[in-house]
Amino acid sequence: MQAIMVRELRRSFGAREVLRGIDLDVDYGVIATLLGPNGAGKTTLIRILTTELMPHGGEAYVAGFNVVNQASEVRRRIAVIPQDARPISYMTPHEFVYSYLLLRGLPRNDARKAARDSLEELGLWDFRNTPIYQLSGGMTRRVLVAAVLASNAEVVFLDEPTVGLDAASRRVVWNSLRRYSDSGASIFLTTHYIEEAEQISDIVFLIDSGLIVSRGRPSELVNKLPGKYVVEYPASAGTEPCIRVGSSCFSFVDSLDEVGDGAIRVSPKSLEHYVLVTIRSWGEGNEEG
Ligand SMILES: Nc1ncnc2c1ncn2[C@@H]1O[C@H](COP(=O)(O)OP(=O)(O)OP(=O)(O)O)[C@@H](O)[C@H]1O
Repeated sequence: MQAIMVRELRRSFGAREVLRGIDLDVDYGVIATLLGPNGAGKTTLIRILTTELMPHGGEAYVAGFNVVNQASEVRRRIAVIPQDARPISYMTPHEFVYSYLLLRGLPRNDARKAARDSLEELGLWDFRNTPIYQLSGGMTRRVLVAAVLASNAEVVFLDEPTVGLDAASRRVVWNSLRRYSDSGASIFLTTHYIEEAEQISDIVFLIDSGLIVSRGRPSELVNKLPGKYVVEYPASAGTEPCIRVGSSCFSFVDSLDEVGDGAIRVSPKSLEHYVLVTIRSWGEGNEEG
């Protein structure tokens, strides 16, 4: 059985079809990342998978249960951080995580231990008794991560879990996500940080205008690009062959001897280049694709 199985999933808002037939599978024990430009349909997909929104077509199963007609079974097995979620600000991190676990049905002693372990892991133990409204934005976000990762949910959904976190905090969260998935659970997250997706994902799904346009391990996707290096020129340079991405164009070369005059940047090829070449509208800074 898979942690997540989605077939031909569709959803519209008014006349606009936002999900146009999504297919994806996520195994247990992995971190899966949904990457895509603003408005691609990421949050809509997460809202359907977490039983918050009804699909208009197709099927989705989470932890083996149908998200429409077995929604309560799904809810029992998942933990979610929705986009823009905030913990209750007058509580302390300890009160928030502990009460979240009690609400999920953990016995008191288990909840106390899990809350402590998770707050320690996310670097929040020293602040456990500080009201959340006195914490920084990044620490507040980590309180939410501490709560869901203290749960024993089989599938965890995180809509942009690391927004606003500094580089060190982001790494703390990455390590916690990895530990959680290593225990056999699955993590399904969205992010705008392509470098983050490359670092932490076992599998990446690229979504554009409501369709999955590419999927694979980050290294597999990067290896679909030719050459070893990416040379970036101004779009006006007219260098051939060159793939236009926004105001730049990218040339893929095997050797630095091939770098022509006017190059603005040379770097090893990466997931970012794959994504920009695959979803050109991202490079245009185009919100709605
Ligand atoms: N409740 C709603 N009513 C009407 N339109 C909606 C609603 N929710 C989402 N949409 C539209 O559906 C499209 C996809 O939105 P969604 O939030 O899923 O995108 P996203 O990929 O998560 O974007 P972002 O990266 O900006 O968070 C957008 O055009 C959005 O305006």
